[in-house]
Amino acid sequence: MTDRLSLTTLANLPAQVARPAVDPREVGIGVVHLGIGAFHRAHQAVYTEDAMAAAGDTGWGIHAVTQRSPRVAEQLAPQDGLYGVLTKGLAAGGSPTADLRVIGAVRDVSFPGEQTGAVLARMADPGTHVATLTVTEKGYRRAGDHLDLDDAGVRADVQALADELRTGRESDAAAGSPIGMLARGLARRARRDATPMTVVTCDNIVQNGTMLAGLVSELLTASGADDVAAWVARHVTFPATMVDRIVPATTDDDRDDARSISGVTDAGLVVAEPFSQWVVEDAFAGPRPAWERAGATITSDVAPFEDAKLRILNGSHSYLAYRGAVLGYRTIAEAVGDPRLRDEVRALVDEDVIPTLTPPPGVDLTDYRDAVLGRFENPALGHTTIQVAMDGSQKLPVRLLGTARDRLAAGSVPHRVARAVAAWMVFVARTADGASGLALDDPLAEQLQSAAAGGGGLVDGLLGVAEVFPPSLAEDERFRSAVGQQVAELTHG
Ligand SMILES: NC(=O)c1ccc[n+]([C@@H]2O[C@H](COP(=O)([O-])OP(=O)(O)OC[C@H]3O[C@@H](n4cnc5c(N)ncnc54)[C@H](O)[C@@H]3O)[C@@H](O)[C@H]2O)c1
Ligand SMILES: O=P(O)(O)OC[C@@H](O)[C@@H](O)[C@H](O)[C@H](O)CO
Repeated sequence: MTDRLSLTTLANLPAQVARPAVDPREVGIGVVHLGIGAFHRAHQAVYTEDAMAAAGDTGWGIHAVTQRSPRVAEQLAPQDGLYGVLTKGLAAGGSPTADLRVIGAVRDVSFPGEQTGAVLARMADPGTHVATLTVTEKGYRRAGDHLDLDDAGVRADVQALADELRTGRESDAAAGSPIGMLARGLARRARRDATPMTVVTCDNIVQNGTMLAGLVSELLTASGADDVAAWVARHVTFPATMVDRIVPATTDDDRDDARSISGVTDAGLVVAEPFSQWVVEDAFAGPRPAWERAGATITSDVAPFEDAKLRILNGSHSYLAYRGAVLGYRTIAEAVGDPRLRDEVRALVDEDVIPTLTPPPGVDLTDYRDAVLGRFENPALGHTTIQVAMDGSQKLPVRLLGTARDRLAAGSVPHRVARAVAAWMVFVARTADGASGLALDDPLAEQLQSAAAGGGGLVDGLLGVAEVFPPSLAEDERFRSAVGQQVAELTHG
């Protein structure tokens, strides 16, 4: 039995393990993060730690919040919040590299089920200036472009806030949703010091800042907290962001690899590729970590970066995931290694995606495409097709359907996007077939499977799911027939 990573064992780690860039004991908390999954630990937490080190300002430690389970809190508590980031890459000759670094920026972790009060207090604390989020696409609990006020968790948060207003007493009832936690924290902040705050969503969603501001406002209005909504509109900003680093779910093999380097057990380990990028809109309500000192780009216009990333990288990722999973490829690296799939992805990007994009400053989009495909080839990451395929109902609109809409508006039939949508449909159909071994992990799984198996056929059935396909797209004959043709090719071709 090896020792566990902690502040005590940190000093004894071998020299090749990089220590936290700042002394965790000296770090104060300035950030609340909702949704401490793998990505936050390998991305924003790393930028934040590096920013503290570069600026000599240790006030930006993170109070992180798990969402659906206490697992990450339980993993990090015995480790004093420390965890490793194992960066897996390839050396020039193609041999695998693995660099281990310990991060100390996460100073507290709470599970809302039991510690909502502590999180709300942190959000109201005038020493907290920034909240960040990575709660996945489905975590925003949207119905179309709006907050799903029928969602049970959202309803519980609306009720808790309405009760506070009615009784004048603060409620620490367990938060039912990330938006509810955020809105209730902002309401408490508005009532106390009313210090401005910046809320940065780091999920892969189009115009993510504007989207989040809208959802928070809707929750406040539904609770009757119009005064808080007005305060938020004046004193809280929601910058748009583009986030990029491939961070697969950690496996036991990864934990073994890290243990063989460090000699200690790390239950909170995350694995990532060497590449990392963060573009944040320059729209801060108050103080913030000097993220640009850690390599982030702070800019007035995130949209070109965001569109290019979501449509080229994430669109291609989803394509490889659906096609690859159905063809029996376990990982994205295996799928992109199939010359046929690689050509199909290049055609998707060249023929349909790039014509819809404005290149970000200094970026050549075909170079970007090649760099992305090169990153997908990294065999050491083990990013599974089934993980990327998860939640297609939430991802398609972000990654593929915007491209389809823009191509149709320009008078072109997006055959390549139609093929990607068809690949998803065939994947959904295959998951209903017990023999395929594929499972559908999607918040709309039941609805999708019954639509796919309905009398109208796979294409009409799934195009009829309005939560995924807006009527303007679903009823476009050019798109319908292109998707139908591609489903036929993928099924019988
Ligand atoms: N992993 C990556 O490569 C990567 C890269 C860029 C962006 N992102 C963004 O980060 C998100 C999270 O990725 P991750 O790798 O950390 O995933 P993860 O599964 O490790 O963590 C997801 C987090 O979201 C929470 N969550 C999931 N479903 C929820 C729901 N319905 N309601 C509330 N909370 C919910 C989980 O509890 C967890 O805290 C992605 O969905 C994406 O938007 C990830
Ligand atoms: O994390 P998800 O499930 O939203 O999407 C899976 C991947 O496409 C995604 O995480 C990419 O790895 C990431 O967006 C790269 O920056």
